[in-house]
Amino acid sequence: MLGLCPWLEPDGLPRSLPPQTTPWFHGVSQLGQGSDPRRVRALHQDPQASVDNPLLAFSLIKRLYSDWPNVIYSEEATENTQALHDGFQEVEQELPGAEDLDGAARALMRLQDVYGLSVKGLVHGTFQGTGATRTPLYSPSRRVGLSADDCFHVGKVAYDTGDYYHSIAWLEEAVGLFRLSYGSWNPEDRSSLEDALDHLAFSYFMAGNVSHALSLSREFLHYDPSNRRVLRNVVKYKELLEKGTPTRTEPLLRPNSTHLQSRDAYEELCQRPRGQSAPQHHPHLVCSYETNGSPFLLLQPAKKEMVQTQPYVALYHDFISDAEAETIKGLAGPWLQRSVVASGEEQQKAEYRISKSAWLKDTAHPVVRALEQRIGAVTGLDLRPPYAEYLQVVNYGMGGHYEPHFDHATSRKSPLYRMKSGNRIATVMIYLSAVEAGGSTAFIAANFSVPVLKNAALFWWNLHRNGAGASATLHAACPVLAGDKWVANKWIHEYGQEFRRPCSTDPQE
Ligand SMILES: O=C(O)CCC(=O)C(=O)O
Ligand SMILES: [Fe+2]
Repeated sequence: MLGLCPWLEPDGLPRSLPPQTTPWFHGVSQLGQGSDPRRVRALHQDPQASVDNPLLAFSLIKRLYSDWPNVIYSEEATENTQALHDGFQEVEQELPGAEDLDGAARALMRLQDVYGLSVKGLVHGTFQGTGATRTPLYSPSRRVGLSADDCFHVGKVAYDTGDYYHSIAWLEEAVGLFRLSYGSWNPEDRSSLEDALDHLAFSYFMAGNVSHALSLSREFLHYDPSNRRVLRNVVKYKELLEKGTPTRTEPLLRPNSTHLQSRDAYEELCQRPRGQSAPQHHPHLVCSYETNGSPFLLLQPAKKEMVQTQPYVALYHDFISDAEAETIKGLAGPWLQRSVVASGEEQQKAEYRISKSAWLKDTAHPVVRALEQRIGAVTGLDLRPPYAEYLQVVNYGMGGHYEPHFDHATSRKSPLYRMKSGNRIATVMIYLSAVEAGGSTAFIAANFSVPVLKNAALFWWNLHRNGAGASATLHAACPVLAGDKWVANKWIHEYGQEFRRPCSTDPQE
């Protein structure tokens, strides 16, 4: 029979077609002739001609009426969706969760605060300070901005904790961007202009700016006129304004963080440019090669730079090699867990210390053992158990920080005393990585900061010779503005050092 091939079904599909192997994701062009991209492009080349030419018009109408539904409701499409779901389920456990996303939003607000960054600048992908200098603190090689939905999410995290200072700043940006793109649909978005207006209006109301809350609620009703809750709010706001309730127009103050009494000094130190972070030149601040009477340092003396005398802080340049740093990071990697802080007799997670850490014994690898030996040689202190803690490797990600704290215990109940070797007499902290911006170690009470210097080790005494805590050692890890910061801490205890750092009754020493 002319024109009817015996191996074709009436629907035009070959009867003996082999079963399709299901790749993880089919391209649309594999879903049948109707969706061949070249054919589709040809149909649209000249829109006028497509309608004028009856053959093209027919093809177009057919494609829109029956080809697309065929593709969408085809078995392949269902298989694709199934494969997509299965693939997602396989990796879901590894993907960031809600806690990570909220943590990232809080990190952005922390960077905004500590580095005095303009929210508008961040949204446009720049890291511009709002302070006097206005020089960017970081200039990424590729500028990436945030979407309206991104800004909404950050604002919502602040809103949910009653922090209207931040929610207003971020939701203003969300509203602005949503207004610009109104009507264009972005499949990734979970929020809308209405959501942003709704939350921003309420934030303004809570901040005491009733008239702004009213105008935003009216704008909301323009898009969703029958929303009863917002209708009620509008009535309430109008009543308040008619009653002459004063409307506050000045911006809200930043909420107070309970842990930070010296916030301004801390932030100023974090923002200080690299060159200005060290204290003024002082005759006692010198560089020297040190062998410390140790055979380990004879061939390669330590390169010591005195950073400060009160408190005593020294920086040892090139303390470890790149290869050693990589080995230590690699050993710690699989064991990293969210860092904890001492709270009474317990250890717990805290918003003021955001990092991951792991402990490495010197038996873990010859590199760890060699490092401990070097620390012993340079400090002249006894690190044998229980006189020192294991090596703590710390990794700070985006916005990771450790707000001002002492390394030594300030209460007899501290878990640090469980080692029964006294308090932490000294800290040796090694920078295992560089960072692109931020992340300095700030000594708040002593008014100086040390920028991250890869492979260098920072040493300081936490206790005076009489055993009292040195309040001048109050220090912090400034938030990482860009990059990935790694440090290793070695905390050395009082016991075992009696003849190496003899006591004194002079409270200054
Ligand atoms: O990472 C830093 O710069 C400081 C870290 C610190 O102070 C600590 O881990 O106790
Ligand atoms: Fe510390």
